[in-house]
Amino acid sequence: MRPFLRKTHLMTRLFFTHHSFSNSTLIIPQSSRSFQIPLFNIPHGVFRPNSSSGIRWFSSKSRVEAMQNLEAISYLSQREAAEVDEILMGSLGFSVDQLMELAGLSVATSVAEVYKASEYKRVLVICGPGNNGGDGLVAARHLFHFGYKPSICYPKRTAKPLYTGLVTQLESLSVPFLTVDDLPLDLSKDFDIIIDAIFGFSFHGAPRPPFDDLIQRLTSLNDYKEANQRSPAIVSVDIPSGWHVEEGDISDSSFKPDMLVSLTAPKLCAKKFNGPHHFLGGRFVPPSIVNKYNLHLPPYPGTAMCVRIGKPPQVDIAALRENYISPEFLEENVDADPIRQFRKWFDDAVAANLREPNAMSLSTATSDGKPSSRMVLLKGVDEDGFVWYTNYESRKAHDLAENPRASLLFFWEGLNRQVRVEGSVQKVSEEESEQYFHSRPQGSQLGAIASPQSSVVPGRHFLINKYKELEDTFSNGSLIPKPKHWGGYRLKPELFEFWQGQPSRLHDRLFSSL
Ligand SMILES: NC(=O)C1=CN([C@@H]2O[C@H](COP(=O)(O)OP(=O)(O)OC[C@H]3O[C@@H](n4cnc5c(N)ncnc54)[C@H](OP(=O)(O)O)[C@@H]3O)[C@@H](O)[C@H]2O)[C@@H](O)CC1
Ligand SMILES: Cc1cc2nc3c(=O)[nH]c(=O)nc-3n(C[C@H](O)[C@H](O)[C@H](O)COP(=O)(O)O)c2cc1C
Ligand SMILES: Cc1ncc(COP(=O)(O)O)c(C=O)c1O
Ligand SMILES: [K+]
Repeated sequence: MRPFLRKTHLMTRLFFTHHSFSNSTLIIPQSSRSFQIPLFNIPHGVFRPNSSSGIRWFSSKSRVEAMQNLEAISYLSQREAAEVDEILMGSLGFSVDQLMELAGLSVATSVAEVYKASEYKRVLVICGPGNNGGDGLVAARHLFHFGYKPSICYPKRTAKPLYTGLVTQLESLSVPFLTVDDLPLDLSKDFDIIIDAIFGFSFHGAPRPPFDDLIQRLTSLNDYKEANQRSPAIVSVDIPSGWHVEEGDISDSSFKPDMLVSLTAPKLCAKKFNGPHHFLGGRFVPPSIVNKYNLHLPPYPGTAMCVRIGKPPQVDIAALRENYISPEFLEENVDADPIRQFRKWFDDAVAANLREPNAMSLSTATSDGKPSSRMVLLKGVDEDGFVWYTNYESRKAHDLAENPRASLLFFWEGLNRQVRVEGSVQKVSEEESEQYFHSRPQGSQLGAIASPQSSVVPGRHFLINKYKELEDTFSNGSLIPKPKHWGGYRLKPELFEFWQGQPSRLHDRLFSSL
């Protein structure tokens, strides 16, 4: 296998003249050593200058960090967990209600990240007598509002107002409460998810009735898993109930949850958890606790209430699929003017708060038909066509010079929608490019100058150094000139296809050729 080369955004003559990857004696006019960089990151476009610290990653940094920090997690002993509890609710001024609300919300959001309500609707929450059970009651309420259909089994109720209030809230939502006797002995058919909120970190000894029986019913579900038969996913809150809080499933005879949601920080037994989904919740740990217990915890991404920890799940790629459920999209619903129809769907994508709704795949081809695709950002659309900006010496630009036709593809995943647009392409006027170039953030303007798009460069330092030089040059606020080789393209559409996903792959596809 060849080593990775670092390309940027401009295709050099070298590349264009087909001294390409297919040629084993690739001649590159720089030291060959500098090309042995086993990297995948993209030199420009994913970072933005930051006035104080140079480069700031622009992509979802904390999620990436969280994925990379999997090794560094720390675990609490049973005593430490109880101490943290006391400190939070003592000197740090939290109430148990607050912590339980946040813990239960973390559990519900973790469940929703892995098990979609459309497929895993029927949830049984089994609640124990302590705070772990309380977390389960809170999670059930949030899951109801997320579109799940929870039922509760709460055989040993606590008479405190916090718990009676949680029960009343669920009853007001008509969430059914089932007794142990109401539950089938075989839990495999009636539920898609079972949330184990029986015991948390204060569990000790062997489970007493009626929880011993409930834990046994969960354990029986292992047989279905071993036989590869469908059975409910088991989600344990903080501790898999019946497991020793520090040693795990000592007798190796209890159930093995599919998902564990550790709260505050994982307890020692979580080291023995081998299931596919380990999440951390309880986004309330202040620095004083982190420092006192020397906690290494991954950052929560964005505003999330939970973060995946542990190994990434092993997925069966062939089994990954969505069943699209959308309103019908019929001939009578489509606007006769495809550009207006596009605008309508684009507005829907914006209203749905989708990330980068203007990101589109642009496919071009050489004159002898070699296709290539990449993402670009739509920067304008009207009767004249679809506009994007790029480097006129890039690979796509070379393709368009010899074959001025292209296809655009938008995929708005959150709306089950796809739009294809095909047509001929022209450069926009210099004035239009000038105007757009100067509307961009200063960093993007400098980036466009610094980055010889699509060419091979010696390393990231090459781009950073060029960028820094340019930053110095223009630090006095003078106008940054648009490079000659940077500008826009406009695709004049000839064909549109509007696609809306439907169940069983019977999608709606309406197309229009102009
Ligand atoms: N920062 C935090 O700390 C946060 C903590 N939070 C949550 O609190 C959980 C800890 O809650 P917790 O302390 O109330 O204990 P928990 O484990 O639910 O149950 C104790 C009950 O079980 C009983 N019991 C014990 N052993 C038993 C047995 N063998 N067989 C039968 N029963 C047995 C015991 O009865 P006892 O033995 O005392 O008679 C008592 O009634 C924690 O894991 C997390 O989920 C979050 O809400 C917010 C942030
Ligand atoms: C979401 C997204 C948006 C992008 N937008 C643009 C863009 O508007 N213009 C551009 O030149 N490159 C953009 N890029 C980078 C291109 O995908 C590509 O790496 C670059 O243009 C070089 O492509 P080429 O070598 O095929 O010409 C974007 C990348 C992503 C992931
Ligand atoms: C290389 C490159 N050029 C241009 C753009 C479009 O950026 P802007 O919105 O600043 O015009 C992007 C966006 O990702 C990009 O990666
Ligand atoms: K539990």
